[in-house]
Amino acid sequence: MRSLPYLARQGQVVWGFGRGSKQLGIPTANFPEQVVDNLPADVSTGIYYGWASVVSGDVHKIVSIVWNPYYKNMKKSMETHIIHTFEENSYGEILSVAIVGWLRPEKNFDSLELLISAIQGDIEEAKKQLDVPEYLKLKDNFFQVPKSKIMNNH
Ligand SMILES: Cc1cc2nc3c(=O)[nH]c(=O)nc-3n(C[C@H](O)[C@H](O)[C@H](O)COP(=O)(O)O)c2cc1C
Ligand SMILES: Nc1ncnc2c1ncn2[C@@H]1O[C@H](COP(=O)(O)OP(=O)(O)O)[C@@H](O)[C@H]1O
Ligand SMILES: [Mg+2]
Repeated sequence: MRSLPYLARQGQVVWGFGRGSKQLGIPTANFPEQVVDNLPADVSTGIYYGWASVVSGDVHKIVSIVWNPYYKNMKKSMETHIIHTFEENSYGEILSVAIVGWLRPEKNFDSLELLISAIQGDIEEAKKQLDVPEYLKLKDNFFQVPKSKIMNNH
């Protein structure tokens, strides 16, 4: 995917079906339609990993799913699980997500247990992939180092 890494900025966290935390024990911050509509065309459905920051808070590793949640619905949606434990919900807050790499296509699972273990596998894989120097540098480029400093380093 030529457009990766892609930084999806200014996504205000919206309410989804409320299943992420209740049924799976894995909450996902759901993005509003405008953010999903602005995704580059070559970001197809599937599971991705990357970095995210809520407002100007700390930067965390993430796994994201881009998918078509309804049968025959061509519209994409995007949800992000932040690999961090938060004290409070972030509904209404601005979440910036840098999508860095692709993990797998989305699949149908025969049970909730199989889905949960697949997502846990995604989380472990994302943690590992993001530890390479190239991706650690992206984290700084997107979220932490002032633009002027990045320019001076080049
Ligand atoms: C990293 C990740 C991968 C996922 N992969 C799949 C998948 O392959 N198939 C699937 O049916 N659901 C998958 N899910 C679960 C759902 O897309 C979604 O998170 C869940 O239904 C919660 O939705 P909600 O935010 O509307 O409550 C995945 C979720 C995450 C966080
Ligand atoms: N680690 C986390 N990653 C993503 N969202 C989190 C996390 N911890 C708490 N949350 C909160 O949980 C909400 C999502 O929970 P979820 O059960 O998926 O509900 P919904 O279906 O409304 O998206 C997010 O909007 C956010 O406010
Ligand atoms: Mg959610």
